Amino acid sequence: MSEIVSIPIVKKKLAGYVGFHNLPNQVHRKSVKRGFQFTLMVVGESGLGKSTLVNTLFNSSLYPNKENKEPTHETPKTVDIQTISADVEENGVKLKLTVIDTPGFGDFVNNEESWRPILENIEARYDAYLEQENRVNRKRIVDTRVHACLYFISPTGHSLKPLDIEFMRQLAARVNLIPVIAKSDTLTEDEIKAFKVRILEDIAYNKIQIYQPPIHDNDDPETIQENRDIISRIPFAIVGSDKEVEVNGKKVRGRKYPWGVIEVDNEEHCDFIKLRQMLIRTHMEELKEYTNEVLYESYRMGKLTRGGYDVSSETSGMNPLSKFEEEKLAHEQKMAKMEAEMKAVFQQKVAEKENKLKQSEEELYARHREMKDQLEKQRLELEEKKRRLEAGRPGTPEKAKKNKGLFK
Ligand SMILES: Nc1nc2c(ncn2[C@@H]2O[C@H](COP(=O)(O)OP(=O)(O)OP(=O)(O)O)[C@@H](O)[C@H]2O)c(=O)[nH]1
Repeated sequence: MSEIVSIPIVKKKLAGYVGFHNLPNQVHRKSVKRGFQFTLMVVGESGLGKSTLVNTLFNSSLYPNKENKEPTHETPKTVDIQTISADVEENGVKLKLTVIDTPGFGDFVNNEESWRPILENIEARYDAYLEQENRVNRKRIVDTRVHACLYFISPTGHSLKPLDIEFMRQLAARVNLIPVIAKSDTLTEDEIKAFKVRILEDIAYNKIQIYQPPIHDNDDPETIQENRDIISRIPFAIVGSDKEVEVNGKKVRGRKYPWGVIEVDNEEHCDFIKLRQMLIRTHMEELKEYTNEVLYESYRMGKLTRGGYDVSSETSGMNPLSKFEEEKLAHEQKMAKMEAEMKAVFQQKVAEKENKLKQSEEELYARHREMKDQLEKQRLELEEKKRRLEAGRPGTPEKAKKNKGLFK
């Protein structure tokens, strides 16, 4: 057996170039080559500008242009979850973007459980990941987990609706929740300020965990300031538009009103830039990491300690070992029951066969007796015949002798 030798760690200064300082870059280059991947979910009532914002964020028509579509609330829509995937590229960096759209909720007469299909969709993606992790071959795990969820708040200017609170409460433990005030161009600057305060109060009061860039003391001051700026804008008041309008002879993305133009890419006009900065430029990897290390991990742990069962099921809280013992016992009982049933059927069949054999035997005996009787009858008849012949013809004694031997 080989002995374990402890080798002291020596700290050395390198005399010349070795090259491993490039390791972070290597990882980076590998990722650049492989491309990045991000899954974004948009949740909110129908017509709040979800598709328009996704188009605006990624500066491409991921959705067919819906700009001319006016929101209608006449026909109630079902929660129909759509997934759109696109490969986008910027300066040679590839991003596989998946957007999950959840149109139409809030349109029902009874909206009580309309968050459920959305939560189930998020959890099904965790389940798919968990299933791949448990496979023997885990080389190519496809990550379809939701990394961020933009929650669109209707620009009422009042406070969160009970349905918003319920939705956010349900989703917050499973996904990085990013609240946004939709169509903020329909509110004045003061209205937005007051609305933001009330929304944050509602979120705090209902203990809803929303995503915020973390502030680490050891980050450089610039990053800390950037993150503070982003946090101060939450919930982001956004304006979406994939149309260009003219401002002072220059084409900009925005929305035109008789009193002026609201520019999408102008920090003075809305928080779109800050949202995009957080989501794409600075915190995409952080959002993915948090999804993997905190949200998914907590889902996974919960699932394993519950033995893969639903929280609401009777077996919840049971540890996997006792669950296994219980299943083993149930299986053994089932086998014993099957064995007893088979034994009973076998015995019944044997009894039937025995009965049949007994019957056949009796029949054979009866036939045997009948044949014996018949033969006896024939013998008696022949004896009688012989006696009569002998009595009627007193012939030669030799002949009589012969005949006597024949019918003995
Ligand atoms: N005023 C204003 N209108 C917007 C904004 N964003 C989108 N719209 C308009 O709102 C309407 C609905 O936008 P969509 O992007 O289709 O909304 P949606 O939430 O995806 O709608 P569903 O797919 O039905 O759920 C369109 O007419 C858009 O032009 C915005 O920021 N401000």
